[in-house]
Amino acid sequence: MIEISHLSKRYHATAAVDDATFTARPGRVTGFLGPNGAGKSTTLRILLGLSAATSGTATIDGRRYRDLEHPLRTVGALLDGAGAVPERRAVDHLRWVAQSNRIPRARVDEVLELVDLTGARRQRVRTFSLGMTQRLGIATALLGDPQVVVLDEPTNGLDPAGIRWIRTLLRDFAAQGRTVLVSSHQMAEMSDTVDDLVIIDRGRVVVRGTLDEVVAGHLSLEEAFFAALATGAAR
Ligand SMILES: Nc1ncnc2c1ncn2[C@@H]1O[C@H](COP(=O)(O)OP(=O)(O)OP(=O)(O)O)[C@@H](O)[C@H]1O
Repeated sequence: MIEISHLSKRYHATAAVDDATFTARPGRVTGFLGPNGAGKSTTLRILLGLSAATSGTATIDGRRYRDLEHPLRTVGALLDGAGAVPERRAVDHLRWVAQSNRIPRARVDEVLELVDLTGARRQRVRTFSLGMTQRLGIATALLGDPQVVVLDEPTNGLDPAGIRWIRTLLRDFAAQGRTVLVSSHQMAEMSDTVDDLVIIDRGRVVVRGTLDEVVAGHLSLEEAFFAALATGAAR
């Protein structure tokens, strides 16, 4: 379970995140939606211990990231790309991450299979397509078999087959009882993927609820999204 409570982050005059409160629950895919610059990445970076909050808390199973005993076994994250050295072979990248986190080497082959990269395991990361790079990033996130998965815009730049693959993967994780938090600004793919939604705009959470609750009274998620932004802006 992910809990964000009264979280704020200021960069000088900018309130990147402003008193945000929401949860992402086990067994559900929670979509974290908002326009460019809304504060999605900032929130996720604080959750993952990469940035400090100005105030409020962001916890995973009740603990801050930096207090987790085995971070990679608790939460798997995909932020910008795979985070791998371009000259490295995919399998070596995964082995290195596994070793530095005391994860058994056999798990590397499992995650390669899971993301359909077994055939490309000896390829250098710099030769990977965008879709393959995303898959490698997801494989890295899954090395520790975490119960909580956080992905920042995983479908950016992917073709329809790649988007569909990620959607199926996220649904499978939720079906296994994992907590999945995924950010995006693409409405159509979100409406096919998520159970719950949090919409953020200019740092403030403007809507949260189940997909049905959020869409109720609107023609589509996109309509609901723009209505939420307009209501939030009027406050
Ligand atoms: N390191 C930083 N220094 C100053 N301002 C920042 C910094 N990081 C983010 N911001 C500002 O905070 C706000 C929120 O940015 P953030 O990247 O969290 O948005 P986002 O919702 O992830 O956007 P996008 O969808 O474009 O990735 C923006 O106004 C951004 O310019």
